[in-house]
Amino acid sequence: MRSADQFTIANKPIASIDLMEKAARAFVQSFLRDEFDPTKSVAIFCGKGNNGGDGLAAAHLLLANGYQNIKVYIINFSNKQSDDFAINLQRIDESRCKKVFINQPSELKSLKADLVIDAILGSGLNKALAGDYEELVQFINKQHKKVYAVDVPTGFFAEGKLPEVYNGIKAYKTISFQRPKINFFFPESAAATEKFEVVEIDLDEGFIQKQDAAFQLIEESDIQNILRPRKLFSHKGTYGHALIIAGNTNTMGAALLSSMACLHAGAGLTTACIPQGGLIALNTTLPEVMALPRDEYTRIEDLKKYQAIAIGPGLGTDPENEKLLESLILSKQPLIIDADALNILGEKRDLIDKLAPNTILTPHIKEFDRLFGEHESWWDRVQSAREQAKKLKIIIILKNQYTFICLPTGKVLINPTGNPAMAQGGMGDILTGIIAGFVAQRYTAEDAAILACYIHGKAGDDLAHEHFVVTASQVVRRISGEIKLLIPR
Ligand SMILES: NC(=O)C1=CN([C@@H]2O[C@H](COP(=O)(O)OP(=O)(O)OC[C@H]3O[C@@H](n4cnc5c(N)ncnc54)[C@H](OP(=O)(O)O)[C@@H]3O)[C@@H](O)[C@H]2O)[C@@H](O)CC1
Ligand SMILES: Nc1ncnc2c1ncn2[C@@H]1O[C@H](COP(=O)(O)OP(=O)(O)O)[C@@H](O)[C@H]1O
Repeated sequence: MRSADQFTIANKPIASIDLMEKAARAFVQSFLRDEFDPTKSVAIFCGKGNNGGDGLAAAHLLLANGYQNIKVYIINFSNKQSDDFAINLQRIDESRCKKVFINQPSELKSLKADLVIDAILGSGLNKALAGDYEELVQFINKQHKKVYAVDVPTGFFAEGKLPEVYNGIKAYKTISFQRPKINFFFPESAAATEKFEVVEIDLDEGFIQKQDAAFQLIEESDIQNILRPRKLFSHKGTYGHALIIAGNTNTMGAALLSSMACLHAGAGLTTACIPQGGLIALNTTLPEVMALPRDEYTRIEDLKKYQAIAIGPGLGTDPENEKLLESLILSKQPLIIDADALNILGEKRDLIDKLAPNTILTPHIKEFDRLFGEHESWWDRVQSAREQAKKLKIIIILKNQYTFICLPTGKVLINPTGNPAMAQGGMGDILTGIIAGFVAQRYTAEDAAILACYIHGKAGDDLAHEHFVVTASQVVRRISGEIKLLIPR
């Protein structure tokens, strides 16, 4: 983003001060959508870099929008200041805005404002907060005001490993410029901001698009570009045969859910490889699904019959399942590996190196750490997932509120859909089934992963508008409808 900023200034006829004005305008527009009440008092804390410059320009714009009670606190802990900060300071001097210089945090005794805008430090943060800055931030946090952060909450690193204990501003909302900062997608960001919004400031999009960004956010248009309609004169054979190896005595539900998800994602045929004891449950609840009874001697002989093979949901880690997984891996067939099959891999790590290219692993945080070792932070975990996906030429879907799809190329795609109403058992089982459904339809492993994560989360988001919690069964029933809405007409 920083290089995009400089490119825009150098190549478009726009001065950096005008870019700052655009940023402040975009910030204020978003702020006003949430808080349009000019009778409210607003305290704006400004550092002396460009983040502070944005804060000063925002003060100006709020005055212009009728806010009478604005007070700017200039944080004067350093002698350095940016040029654009200086220009905006002069503008503030010439306006009727109240301002005060804070030379030490102890000068602040109380804060009466209704709302706070944090423009102390932004993406220029280059070390953890300490000393006066830390004291100031603690003072602001203790006031328990609703804080809007400009671009990045003060003290929050936009990228790189986040410290275990966060000591920066605790914002209600962060209004960030042009692109979300990568660290917003990690659970650690919850300590820094309850939510974030990205606003356009007209940086040179062409340049940004050309950047070889390691992280990319999946957008609805990507899904529309990938999805294909059902073909005229097609039949069940056109859409592939998926095999779901799942379920055990007490976990038949996992097999049913993933098989049902595979059906609803559009596989032509679905076979569930389940224990004998689950046959009645399968035949009564999912008549469309065929059964391949599993016992301790099961070997899947005719692998080529299946375009997609998923293994793991509710499988159990008994020795016979270990043998089954091992035989599948040694067959060099790309698989979709989830849940207990990942736990088996975590115990028999020598198998990891034998995975066929384009295999898809779908671990949640614990399964991931069992496979690849404990990680202190999400930044480290995602870096390891990237390295492993590249080294093993596989796809790792690291699941969380934002799921990271790590590709063999080293690129990481971030899935923006999904929400906490989906935090319930069975949700991962259906993701596996959806992936298998798309792989069966001959989407590439990469495309199947992207489609499945996005559509799974989107179905959950739509349901969450009306429900406090959404169950895996509800999400499954919504999948086909979501595909229909997303598919180009
Ligand atoms: N890029 C874009 O797209 C656009 C960006 N824009 C805006 O610019 C903002 C970035 O501005 P920026 O580069 O001036 O950095 P900023 O965050 O104001 O701080 C700089 C100062 O902080 C200091 N400092 C650092 N860490 C510290 C610490 N722990 N404790 C104490 N001091 C610390 C550091 O001092 P140093 O350590 O280098 O001496 C430096 O002097 C960005 O967030 C956005 O709001 C928009 O206007 C337009 C489009
Ligand atoms: N807070 C959340 N926001 C978005 N998605 C979520 C959230 N909680 C869970 N999910 C999704 O639900 C699934 C949970 O997977 P997993 O933990 O393997 O579930 P299970 O093993 O119970 O089937 C993942 O796809 C995850 O992204």
